[in-house]
Amino acid sequence: MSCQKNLDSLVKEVFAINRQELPENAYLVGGAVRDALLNRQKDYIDLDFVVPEKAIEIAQTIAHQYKAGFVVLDAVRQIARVVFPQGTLDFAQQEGESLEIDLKRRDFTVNALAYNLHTQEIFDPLGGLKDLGCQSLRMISPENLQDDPLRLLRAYRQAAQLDFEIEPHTRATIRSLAPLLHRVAAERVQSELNYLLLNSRGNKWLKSAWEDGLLSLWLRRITPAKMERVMGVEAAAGFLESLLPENFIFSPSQLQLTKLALLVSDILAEAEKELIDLKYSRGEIRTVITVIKCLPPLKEADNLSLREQYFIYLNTGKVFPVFALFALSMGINKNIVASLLTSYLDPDNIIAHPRPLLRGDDLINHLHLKPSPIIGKLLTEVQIAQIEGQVTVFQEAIDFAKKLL
Ligand SMILES: Nc1ccn([C@@H]2O[C@H](COP(=O)(O)OP(=O)(O)OP(=O)(O)O)[C@@H](O)[C@H]2O)c(=O)n1
Ligand SMILES: [Mg+2]
Repeated sequence: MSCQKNLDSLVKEVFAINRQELPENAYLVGGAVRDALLNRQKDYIDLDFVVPEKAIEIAQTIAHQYKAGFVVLDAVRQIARVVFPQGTLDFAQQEGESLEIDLKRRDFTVNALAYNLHTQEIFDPLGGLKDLGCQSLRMISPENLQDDPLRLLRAYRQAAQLDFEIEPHTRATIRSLAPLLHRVAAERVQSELNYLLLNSRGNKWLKSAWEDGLLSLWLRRITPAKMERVMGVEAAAGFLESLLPENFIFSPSQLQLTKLALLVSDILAEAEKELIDLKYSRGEIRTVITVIKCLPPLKEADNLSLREQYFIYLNTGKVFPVFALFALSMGINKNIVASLLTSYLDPDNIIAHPRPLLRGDDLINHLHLKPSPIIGKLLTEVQIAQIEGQVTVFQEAIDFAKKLL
């Protein structure tokens, strides 16, 4: 069976570990077994082993023997990690009296399969193989979902990742337990949510997770219209990419931040709070808030003056591509957005990438000014005059500033 071959080769070829080094009662469990059966391949591999005892010792011995890294993840529950460049091996002491009890405490049946490398047998006490065949995520029990409510959201992430369906009774249970997700540490929620935002495959499941009440605990102001805009982000990105001369492609994180900007509250202070509560980084929060703040001038104008364009580039800075995608998703005229983005991507474009004729010190020295906020205002006006073609050399810029004074 190809699954056995896949699993044996992960251990033998990917990690170059001789299976004799593993105790006879060690079982490979979780995602690796599921993925091997599905013939799914990953760049970075995490193998989870369950052993009846001495998990930390076993991990330490293997780490020592293969000169790999070693970390104790949980001394009480006896979980340790061996770190190789190509992936990690986790060894955990089985939870409960037997492997079967351990598997019964997990989230979904397809994640509760175990494989023994010595006997090359798959242990399937919960019907995981059948569900795998039907591409179905079935909970092991409602209690297990309650025990770790992150599992409620994991269902949608894994459905997206595996292209599975969530079995109807499981889905109904998740809906009824949805409020429990609030108990889960925000970092864990964010990491599941990010998968749904980063991949176009996540869209459908992001929407389902919202419909089933899992997102409104964190992003309280999502509306059907907002969700529809999110569903259109990849198409909007594709449209802009097709117009641009260079090989410009939006990165997954630019798509993710655009989607977040589309989903958060319209009230800025609330939007910021939602992102802080979800533990997004300062940089991510700044990007989202900036693009939302910069939208109003685009909404009002059919044609942007050079001055307005200058301020858009100034205020958005490096996050301009996210702003462009956000603006297009918010229904701003596609010609305006495309033309702004084209200019942004041209390093010689003087509006998007101005080359100042003057610095503050020039104004101070030539016009005998004292440092004050007026300097900044003068520099801005001189810059705009340069963009409009009113001044082109240093002396003209000085004279222009002098007139303004
Ligand atoms: N909240 C969780 C997290 C994990 N697990 C169990 O621990 C295994 C390993 O967890 P993890 O590596 O997080 O997920 P995988 O299923 O392996 O999926 P992937 O690594 O591809 O994300 C899962 O298969 C599942 O059996 C669980 O029951 N509940
Ligand atoms: Mg895993």
